[in-house]
Amino acid sequence: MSDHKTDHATKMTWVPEATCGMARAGHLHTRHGTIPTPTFMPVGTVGTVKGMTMDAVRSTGAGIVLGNTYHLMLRPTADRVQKLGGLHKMMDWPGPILTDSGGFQVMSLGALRKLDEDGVTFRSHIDGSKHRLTPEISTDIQFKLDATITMAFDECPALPATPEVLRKSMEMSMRWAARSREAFVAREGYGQFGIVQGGTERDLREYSIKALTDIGFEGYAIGGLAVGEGQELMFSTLDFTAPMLPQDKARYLMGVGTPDDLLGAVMRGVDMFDCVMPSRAGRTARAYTERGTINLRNARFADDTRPLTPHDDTPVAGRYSRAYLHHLFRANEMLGPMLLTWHNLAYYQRLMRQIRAAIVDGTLDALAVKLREDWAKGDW
Ligand SMILES: CCNc1nc2cc3[nH]c(NC)nc3cc2c(=O)[nH]1
Repeated sequence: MSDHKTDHATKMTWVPEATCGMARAGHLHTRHGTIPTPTFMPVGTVGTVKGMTMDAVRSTGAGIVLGNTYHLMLRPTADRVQKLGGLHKMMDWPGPILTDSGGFQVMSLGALRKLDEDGVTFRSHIDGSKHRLTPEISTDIQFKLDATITMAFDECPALPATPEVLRKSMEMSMRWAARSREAFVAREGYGQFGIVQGGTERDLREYSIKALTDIGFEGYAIGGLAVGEGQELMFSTLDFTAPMLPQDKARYLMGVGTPDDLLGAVMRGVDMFDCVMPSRAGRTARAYTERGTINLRNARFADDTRPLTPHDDTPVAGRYSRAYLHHLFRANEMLGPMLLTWHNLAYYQRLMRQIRAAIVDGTLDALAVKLREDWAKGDW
């Protein structure tokens, strides 16, 4: 095993196909298949996209899903997932899977945690048991999960934070990135992404990118954003961060976002996204449509015989009325959250396909105007 570091470099590659302004369309080639980018990754927190069978996820056009190390290490544990053949086999998803490295969720979920140079000690939010995550432990857990894309172990500082706090946190994350890379087992078609930190500070982001590209990763994530800074500051940070990343590697903006966030971030050079919004909204009766979002629990839908959207190519809109969905939620039937999660994920995938097609034919600016106009119009 000791020579795994000298193995031929992993052959996970991102290949550009077209650009339109700063936006890029390309393909991510992995051990578990090739996916078109820009791409939106449904979040499969504990080895399931909540309320969805993987056939339903596949039907939306999703190419890659995300799993959470923090949750899976607590339950069912990485060893059990490994015994079950890894996440692909366990959840019947042969396509690429990206797993996060756990740090972010520990900071936002785990009770009582102690952070030190070596890593973080925390108690499980499930049963209070004590656990430890370090760059090495996180990377090993993701290996056991058989993640196609392994994320470096980092710290995401809460905003607002002073430049000094951001610098110290980023520098520690860069030391952790080197340890994560050292612990990564290179395999054909597998990859590991470094995570750029530095808050909204240009000099810190530049330092972080240099540190990560000196180490060398198969892709680069932009961390430390979508933590309450607001869209304007997120976009202004992307304006100078994305162009400093390698042109020939995939760029992944973590935890983003609304349809408007996705559009704006793609136009600033981002290729990959993950966000709980469409699935979480689906569980709370909130539907995403071309005219913005609507809440199906609202009484105004009780007799609304129309479909969710006129585009009945989603698995739901073409079959069920708003009145039926309203009824399901009022009756607290499990089919309500299932259908609306399905619809929302299908809407996000269709949006990404529309954006990608516009990059390829050079009409992204016109599409952006049309999308924003429609989102602002409000429900039909
Ligand atoms: C892979 C784990 N590391 C890691 N995850 C993140 C997840 C996020 N999710 C959001 N908004 C919902 N911002 C994020 C930042 C990070 C970040 O800076 N690092």
